[in-house]
Amino acid sequence: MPLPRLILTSGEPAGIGPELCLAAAARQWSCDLIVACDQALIEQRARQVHADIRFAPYTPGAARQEHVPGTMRLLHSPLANAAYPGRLDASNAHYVLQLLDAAIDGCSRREFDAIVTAPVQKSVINDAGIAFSGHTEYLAERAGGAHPVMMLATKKLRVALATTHLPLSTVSGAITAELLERVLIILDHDLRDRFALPAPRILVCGLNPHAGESGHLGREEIEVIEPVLRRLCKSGMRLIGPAPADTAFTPHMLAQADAVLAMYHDQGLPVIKYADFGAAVNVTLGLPFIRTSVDHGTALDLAGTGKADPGSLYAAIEMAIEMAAKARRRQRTAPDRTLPAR
Ligand SMILES: NC(=O)c1ccc[n+]([C@@H]2O[C@H](COP(=O)([O-])OP(=O)(O)OC[C@H]3O[C@@H](n4cnc5c(N)ncnc54)[C@H](O)[C@@H]3O)[C@@H](O)[C@H]2O)c1
Ligand SMILES: N[C@H](C(=O)O)[C@H](O)COP(=O)(O)O
Repeated sequence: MPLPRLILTSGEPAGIGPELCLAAAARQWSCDLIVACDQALIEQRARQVHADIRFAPYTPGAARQEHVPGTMRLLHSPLANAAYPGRLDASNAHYVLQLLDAAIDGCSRREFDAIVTAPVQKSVINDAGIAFSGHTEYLAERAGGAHPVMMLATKKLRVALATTHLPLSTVSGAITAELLERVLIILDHDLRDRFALPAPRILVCGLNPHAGESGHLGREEIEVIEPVLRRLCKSGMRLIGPAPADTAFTPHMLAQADAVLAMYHDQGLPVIKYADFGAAVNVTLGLPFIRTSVDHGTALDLAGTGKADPGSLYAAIEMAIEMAAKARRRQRTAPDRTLPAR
């Protein structure tokens, strides 16, 4: 079976992404690992953090080769301006998207089997006048309008989100029956398909305190969530809820579920980040390609120090390799979903 080839985007040039890529390059991986970054930037960061890495240019079409620890196959993408650790510069925002575009285009050509992303600074991309709320939404849009589902996963816990990067004031209006049904169908499908769970059990949180307290603390549970769960359970899905979110993550409740669906970002993610920050993987479900990422941000305060913990990036690479290998095995029997042309 051909070796999986991953593209690792190095993210915000002023953040910890480039040095995490260097840490990853130092290790053994059973894949062909290509890093997308500006060459001068990664060489300069290597000097700063004393990383002894040999760089080799990667050109599209090159033969696959197993990653050699201590080397980096580099897909050079030029910065607009020199970047310095901890110093954001909006003129480099297009560069960050350029890295993602190269990764997506490579997936659509089947040159790469998976994308792994180092963190980006969403605010500086917006400061450059580009509407951008996250990789999740950007990748979905570039994948022809796929509906993305964000899930953070550790070995013990999987937390998916019904809504992603939305202001809290808009969350209630966004949770419609149509949205919830779509998210649950994608989550159920990808837990089977990508996580080898033949009959996944999904614990669905309510939106309001105490799941609405029988309608006295909000009616979204009664009017939207419960009818969707009833309908999908009848079609064979194994759904529990809506559960009060404050106790959904207790051991007794988690023992009944393979994944939890939280209604919004800060209902679900603080739990998994509290439990296992630095070891969780952010995986985007519902895309026609594999994408995993870290569970943390750009950590501008640590950039250039070499002190950032690479654990989440390692876990993201491992998960991408497993998923890519599985997808390759499946492709031998059925064609995978394809990306629309750009
Ligand atoms: N995958 C992504 O692209 C991603 C994920 C989360 C946040 N972000 C973005 O990152 C930016 C900064 O976000 P933030 O400040 O809320 O979160 P952050 O994760 O960058 O930092 C929060 C705290 O955690 C520490 N930290 C983060 N990563 C670490 C690591 N690998 N090792 C050790 N300590 C680490 C930081 O030093 C800081 O003290 C924002 O623009 C946010 O949107 C991007
Ligand atoms: N919501 C993610 C987190 O808090 O870890 C993070 O912002 C990354 O999102 P994208 O993968 O969409 O950039």
